Amino acid sequence: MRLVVAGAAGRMGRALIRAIAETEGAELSGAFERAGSDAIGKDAGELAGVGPLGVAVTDDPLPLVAAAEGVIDFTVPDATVALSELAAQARIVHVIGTTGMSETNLQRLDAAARHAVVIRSGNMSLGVNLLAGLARQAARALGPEWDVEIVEMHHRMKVDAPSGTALLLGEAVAKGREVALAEQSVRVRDGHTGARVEGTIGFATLRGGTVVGDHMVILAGPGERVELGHRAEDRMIFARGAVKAALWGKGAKPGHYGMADVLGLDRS
Ligand SMILES: NC(=O)C1=CN([C@@H]2O[C@H](COP(=O)(O)OP(=O)(O)OC[C@H]3O[C@@H](n4cnc5c(N)ncnc54)[C@H](OP(=O)(O)O)[C@@H]3O)[C@@H](O)[C@H]2O)C=CC1
Ligand SMILES: O=C(O)C1=N[C@H](C(=O)O)C[C@H](O)C1
Repeated sequence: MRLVVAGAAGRMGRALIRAIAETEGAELSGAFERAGSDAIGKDAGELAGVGPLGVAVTDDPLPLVAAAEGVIDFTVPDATVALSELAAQARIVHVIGTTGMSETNLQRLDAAARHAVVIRSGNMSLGVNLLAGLARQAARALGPEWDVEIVEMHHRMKVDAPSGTALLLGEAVAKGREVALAEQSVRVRDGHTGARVEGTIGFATLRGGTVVGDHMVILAGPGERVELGHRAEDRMIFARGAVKAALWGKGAKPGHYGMADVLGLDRS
């Protein structure tokens, strides 16, 4: 499968180039970056530390997308939305790891998914997608009298909060309780907040150092706590998940999919 990497010089862009290089059936056909990036003109393989691949980084996605079967995109929301329109025109697979999307951004991705195979997830690792299923089951079994708090920690360079994974886990808890996350989430606490409101789903964000990504779902009941967690140790878990998603998407009909579809996990 001919794949293009968006944001090729980023932390995830480089991991994606490595993951494509090691995956049978996947081939790097193009790589691009933001206009003005120092990476323009460099060999994508050298940038990623796998040796020359004969693919120079450019700043124009259009010809790359036109000649590819899929594009893998871990960039920023505005770039992802613009790229989704190109992927829709070319009717190819668009794997999206970018987090921090607004409701308007998501509506534009839904529009693109009428023509492209869009596979989007706040976390492409097997472990987190398994954890989401466990969190959903625990929330369903324990009920709203058990308070749910979702705690995440990431490296100091992360720009969005709560993380895409924390929101994915919040959605899983909300699904288990059959409520809408938007109506129950408490994303910030400061000052005299009053007592906790039953049924709310709280989020806490920590940032520092080089932490790849830690997530904990805490269910706190009377006199006991259940803690379900995941620690990412290497970005390659996300990159390998994204390449797997692209290969899965090659045979799929246009639509907006998630990693549960790719991994064949129970969504009930
Ligand atoms: N779903 C998942 O499993 C995971 C998701 N993520 C998400 O992926 C995203 C990227 O993370 P990370 O790699 O750490 O971030 P980085 O900042 O390291 O990488 C993003 C890259 O995208 C580039 N970029 C910005 N605008 C454009 C554009 N218009 N066209 C092409 N490239 C562009 C940036 O260039 P420049 O720096 O020059 O602006 C940068 O090189 C984040 O939203 C993060 O939360 C991360 C890990 C896993
Ligand atoms: O920005 C990151 O680094 C990560 N972002 C994703 C998120 O927002 O959850 C996934 C992972 O935790 C790393």
